[in-house]
Amino acid sequence: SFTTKDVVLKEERPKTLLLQKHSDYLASYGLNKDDYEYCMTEYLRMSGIYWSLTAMELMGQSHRMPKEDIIEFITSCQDSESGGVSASVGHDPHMLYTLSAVQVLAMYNRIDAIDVEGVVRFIKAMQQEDGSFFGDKWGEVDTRFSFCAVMCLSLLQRLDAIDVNKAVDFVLSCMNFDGGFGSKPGSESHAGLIYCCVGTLSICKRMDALHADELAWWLCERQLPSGGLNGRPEKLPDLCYSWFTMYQSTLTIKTYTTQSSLSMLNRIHWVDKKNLEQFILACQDAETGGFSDRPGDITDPFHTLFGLAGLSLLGNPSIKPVNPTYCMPQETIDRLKLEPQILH
Ligand SMILES: COc1ccc(S(=O)(=O)N2Cc3cc(C#N)ccc3N(Cc3cncn3C)C[C@H]2Cc2ccccc2)cc1
Ligand SMILES: [Zn+2]
Repeated sequence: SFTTKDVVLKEERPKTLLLQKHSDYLASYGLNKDDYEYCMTEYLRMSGIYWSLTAMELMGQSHRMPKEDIIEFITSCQDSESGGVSASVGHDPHMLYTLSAVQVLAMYNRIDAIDVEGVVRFIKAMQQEDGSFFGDKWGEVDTRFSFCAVMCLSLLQRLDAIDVNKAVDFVLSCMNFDGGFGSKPGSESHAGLIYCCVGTLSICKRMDALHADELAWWLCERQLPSGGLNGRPEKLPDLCYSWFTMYQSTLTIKTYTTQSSLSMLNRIHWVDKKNLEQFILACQDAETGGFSDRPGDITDPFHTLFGLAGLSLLGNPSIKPVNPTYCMPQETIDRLKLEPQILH
């Protein structure tokens, strides 16, 4: 018989937002340096700082983060020769961590703390003839790195440094018949990569190229009875996919409501916001604080950010507005005068 994999939300699940628990969880994360979790995630330390700081900013708790230590750590991770930034001291520079570093410094309004020309040089050097981007010197191509490149350069007001048209052409060459996107041309559609590709088009102001209806339809089908969203058909729901998928629906829904063409909304059965909100709240851990990928799992900074950002997109008033394209506080994006495009 056909069974849709899903989770069952327990009666005793958290039904309210445990803000203080999350603030305490992130403030103490990474304090005990010999903690197993902390050591195992050294390879993504720079991103962990971005996830934690952004989550704290959204909760209005960023004063609890060690600002000067973080800025000093970032400058010690920039490679003077390539200009790129690594996840931790002594690791290889990579697009993922160069972006995380610039996002953190942008929130702190301390872009001056690094060699901006070096970062621009690193990203420019990663672009290939077909417009795609390597993640680092080992040459892996992935649309995630296209998103890193355009997001990072736009935060530095330096999109002029790359061939934007070729970057867009490569992303569009990864669009599938279902309106979705994969990591390379011909790769299967995946919610996380759709987020990266739609975000790239949003920053490059090329949302006209999207097949919005097929995409909106594919995204709607990601929601399961539990209210959670999955990343691909037949997969279990996962909190971070709520963000990746809802991001597009926010873009789409914004357009429809902006054009006040509510009639268009009737053309698509929309993600049930109430059910989605209860799934996100159920992913909180009332003991440790933080959010996990699914109710009952171990919490981590990555899912904590996307849980809070998702609730912010759903209009939760106790969380600051988040920009869906950059996954950063809207006030930072406003200060930088950035205007990522929404669907038209
Ligand atoms: C489970 O051990 C892991 C596995 C992978 C990674 S990762 O490659 O760095 N990364 C970021 C990530 C960070 C954390 C945290 N803290 C946890 C998970 C997670 N995943 C894995 C995941 C998420 N949902 C379910 N799964 C299994 C996504 C992945 C890829 C990604 C990177 C940046 C932006 C979006 C997506 C880190 C830890
Ligand atoms: Zn996840």
